[in-house]
Amino acid sequence: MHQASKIICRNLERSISAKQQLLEDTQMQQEFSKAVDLILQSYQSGGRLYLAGNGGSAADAQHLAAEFVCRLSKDRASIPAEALTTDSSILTAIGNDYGYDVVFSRQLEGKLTANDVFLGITTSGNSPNIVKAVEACKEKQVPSIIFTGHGGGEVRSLCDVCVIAPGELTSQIQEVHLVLEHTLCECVEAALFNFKLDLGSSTSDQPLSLKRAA
Ligand SMILES: O=C(CO)[C@@H](O)[C@H](O)[C@H](O)[C@H](O)COP(=O)(O)O
Ligand SMILES: [Zn+2]
Repeated sequence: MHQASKIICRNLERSISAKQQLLEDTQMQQEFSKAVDLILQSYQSGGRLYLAGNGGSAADAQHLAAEFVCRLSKDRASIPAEALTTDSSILTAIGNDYGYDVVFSRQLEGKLTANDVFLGITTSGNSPNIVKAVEACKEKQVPSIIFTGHGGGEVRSLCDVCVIAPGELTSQIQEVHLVLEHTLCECVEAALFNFKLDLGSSTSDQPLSLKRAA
């Protein structure tokens, strides 16, 4: 067997295992539902969603913002969302003049208004710029949601809603985050635009894994 075949099988197994753990974790699913509700409330009150993360999670923040602003899979009006990771002039100026730990909080200080909401994505839960972004939200009395891993890290006790993805490795945690991000957009747009959700076989409150076993 080619080395690459072995590695893809190992990685698929790890990814499935992390997702399986979330499938069985009703408490985390409830926490995720709170994140959906907070974002929905913000949009229904005329607010907007700001997102941030580092590395692969910066890409996630941009990916999700694109889906809100453009679309996920159904045609609808644009939903306002902005990733704080895209303007190289702003990022380099803040990083250079004040430090990388405030690249997101400084932007939030200037942008946040009463009905907004923030989603930070950090696999460790310890990235200082995300911690400071959450603190900036607190200052402005704007709710903050964190998608994280590894038990939640430092942000866990600071944010309003903390969705902790299972997984040992950063990459596994990010793969769970991507499912959460697509689901978040699907739930919010369905509620805002009255889309009928295709729930497949997952129509009850019972986790899919338990239904299969029954
Ligand atoms: O995408 C990956 C690894 O899969 C990396 O770029 C990763 O996102 C970076 O190391 C980040 O700096 C990690 O930050 P965080 O998730 O701990 O906040
Ligand atoms: Zn990556």
